[in-house]
Amino acid sequence: MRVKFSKMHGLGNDFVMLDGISQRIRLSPDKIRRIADRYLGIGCDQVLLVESPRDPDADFRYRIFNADGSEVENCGNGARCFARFVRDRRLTGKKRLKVETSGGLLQLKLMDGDQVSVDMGAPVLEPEQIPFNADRCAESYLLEVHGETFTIGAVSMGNPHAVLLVENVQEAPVTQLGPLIEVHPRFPQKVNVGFLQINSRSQAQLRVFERGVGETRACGTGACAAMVYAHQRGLLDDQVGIQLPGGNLTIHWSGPGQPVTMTGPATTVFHGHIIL
Ligand SMILES: N[C@H](CCC[C@H](N)C(=O)O)C(=O)O
Repeated sequence: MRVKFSKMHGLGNDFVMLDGISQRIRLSPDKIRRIADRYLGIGCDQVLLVESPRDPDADFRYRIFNADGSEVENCGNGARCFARFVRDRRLTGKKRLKVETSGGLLQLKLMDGDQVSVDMGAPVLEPEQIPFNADRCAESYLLEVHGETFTIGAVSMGNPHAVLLVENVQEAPVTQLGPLIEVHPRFPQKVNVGFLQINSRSQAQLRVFERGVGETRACGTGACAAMVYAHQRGLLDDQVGIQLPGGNLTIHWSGPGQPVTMTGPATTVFHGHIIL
């Protein structure tokens, strides 16, 4: 099967975008892994498949697959690239879009230049909905990892995130600790792991070891989850700049029950065909 694709990224978190509306596309975990393979395929962190919506309120549905072939609930950087992709492929003329994901309905706004703003919905803090095994809902939790105890936040943005505060994000044990927490038994669906260095009440730096991928250059849902955790602890204001290795996201959240808004770029790199 010969399939058209677009290669895109959000701050270096890179994607293969597939239009499953104009093309008949059948994916499997093996096909996803091959597309994502940086030697045997195109290479990407996630594969994003655009489909017609099931929800009558939505303009589109988009499905998110990590490089390991797993299908997941949400992808912040991917949502911005999705909006740019459907607009550039003339699948819509709208600047405001509602898109259905398995993690819920997102509202997107295409802005001037390469910027896209996404209403990511309200964060979920109830442990069993994250899911995270804990006796009760708390601002932070103690997590034992191979005999060492860490303080973490646990937040879902449709997908699960653990967040650790660090003094120096450049020196954080992302590659050592990230994979251990990713598969920690208290996270029954595994977890994305964020390392957050707070520089002021309106600026922080973040690195993320992503579930199903490894460390990425940026993670949109990770930036939202990290901001929510630090905001809950009274460490960040309602509007912050989160600096990731690939660039900066602006996150806004005014408190429990309110939606998190994320604004950042979406970049198209090239178009092509792949034989699946
Ligand atoms: N690895 C994530 C999905 C992609 C999230 C990230 N790329 C983003 O921009 O939010 C997970 O397994 O939940």
